[in-house]
Amino acid sequence: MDDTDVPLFPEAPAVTVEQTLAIIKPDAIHFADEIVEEIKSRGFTITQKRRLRLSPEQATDFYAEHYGKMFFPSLIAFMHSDDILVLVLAKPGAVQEWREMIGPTHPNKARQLSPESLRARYGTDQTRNAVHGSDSYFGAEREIRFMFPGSKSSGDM
Ligand SMILES: Nc1ncnc2c1ncn2[C@@H]1O[C@H](COP(=O)(O)OP(=O)(O)OP(=O)(O)O)[C@@H](O)[C@H]1O
Repeated sequence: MDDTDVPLFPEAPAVTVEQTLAIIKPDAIHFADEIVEEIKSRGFTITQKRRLRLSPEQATDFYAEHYGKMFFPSLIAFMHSDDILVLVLAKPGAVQEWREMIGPTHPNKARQLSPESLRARYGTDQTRNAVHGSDSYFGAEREIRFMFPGSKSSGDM
């Protein structure tokens, strides 16, 4: 090892930028601008952004893990009912921090446990809950590739 191999800041921890997928759902699409501002104010970088209306087939594929559940037909109808805004958010710990920012699935529970969360403030009921967030690092990779085919994942960054 010669001098050129010595790291300049050997004590600095490795900070890994992580990506997660956020969706502003049809019931909150009219609040998209203010939600995006809040996301930026929390230090997330928005690396990709896309507004679209999901077809029933796309919504079915995206929520395939819930296929067969009682609420599945109303979930698909809801996700197809208007435009959604899809965002890739990047920062260290993005998956967990975005999940904390959106709050529990049911807005009533969110209003009890996490009144500042987005679902507490913008959600209506268990289906119309305003926002989505990937639930894991690998879930985020899958969902980002679904919404942005051909895009780079955190592992590629
Ligand atoms: N019991 C239910 N009744 C009605 N809709 C539901 C129910 N459970 C979940 N949903 C709908 O299906 C979506 C996916 O459910 P999931 O259990 O994955 O919740 P989540 O991970 O908090 O939400 P999301 O995946 O949208 O971030 C929920 O966000 C909600 O819109």
